[in-house]
Amino acid sequence: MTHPSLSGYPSSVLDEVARTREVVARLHAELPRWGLVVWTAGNVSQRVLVDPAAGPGPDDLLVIKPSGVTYDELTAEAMVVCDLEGRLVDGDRAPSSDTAAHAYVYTNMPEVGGVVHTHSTYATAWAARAEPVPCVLTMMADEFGGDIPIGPFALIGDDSIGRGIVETLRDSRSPAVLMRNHGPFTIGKDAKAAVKAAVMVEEVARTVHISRQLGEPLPIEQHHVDSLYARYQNVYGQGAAAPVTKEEHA
Ligand SMILES: O=C(CO)[C@@H](O)[C@@H](O)COP(=O)(O)O
Repeated sequence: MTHPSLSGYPSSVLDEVARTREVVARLHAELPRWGLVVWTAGNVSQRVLVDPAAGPGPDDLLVIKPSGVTYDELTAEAMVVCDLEGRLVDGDRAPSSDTAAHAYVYTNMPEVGGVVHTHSTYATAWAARAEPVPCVLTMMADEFGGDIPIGPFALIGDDSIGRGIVETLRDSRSPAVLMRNHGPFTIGKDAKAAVKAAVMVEEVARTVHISRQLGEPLPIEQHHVDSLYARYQNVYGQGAAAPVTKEEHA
């Protein structure tokens, strides 16, 4: 069997791989920055479209970190490229031990462009108890559209974790799943969106845990969850119409 390599890809794909290496290396630095990992735990990947005109497909590539390498060594050059079978295509070190999981998500959820895994403390504590984080905060309705779900227990080394992520998130609004006894995996349209979801899942897991120390948090009615989610996903931030200026009032 020939070993896959980047030779033979058009220069446009090679350029996109180089750009994606820069992006994924920079986003790995966000995991220790936000206190989401210790030592070499965690990983970030992003899909590379091989045929942008055709959209996501099984021939796409992914860029991810090499396994077991400390965050201070994760430069763009250190990032490795794999195909969606999880095979190394370019790079001088073995890919992340979660590559098969990331690849399975990209294969089965074409809308996903980025995947992140962390062991962030509070989200992982909820995963250890296999209890979904209840949607008791408006920011949870905004970001997750409801509770943060629990995925099945799955051993690393094949696509079991990936299957658990897909079966849990495929019909969920949540971009995060707490894999039982393991920790959070998040998805997004790109790696930056998946990193944001990883930051937010840890924040709300901590807040809800603290709230529970004080008593039972109050639920949010589903129709409010739905309207909050719709607003945040479609209007929040600079996506809203430009503010009316004084001159326009005149
Ligand atoms: O949780 C796991 C595997 O699922 C960790 O080993 C993972 O966070 C880090 O592994 P890699 O260094 O990416 O191979």
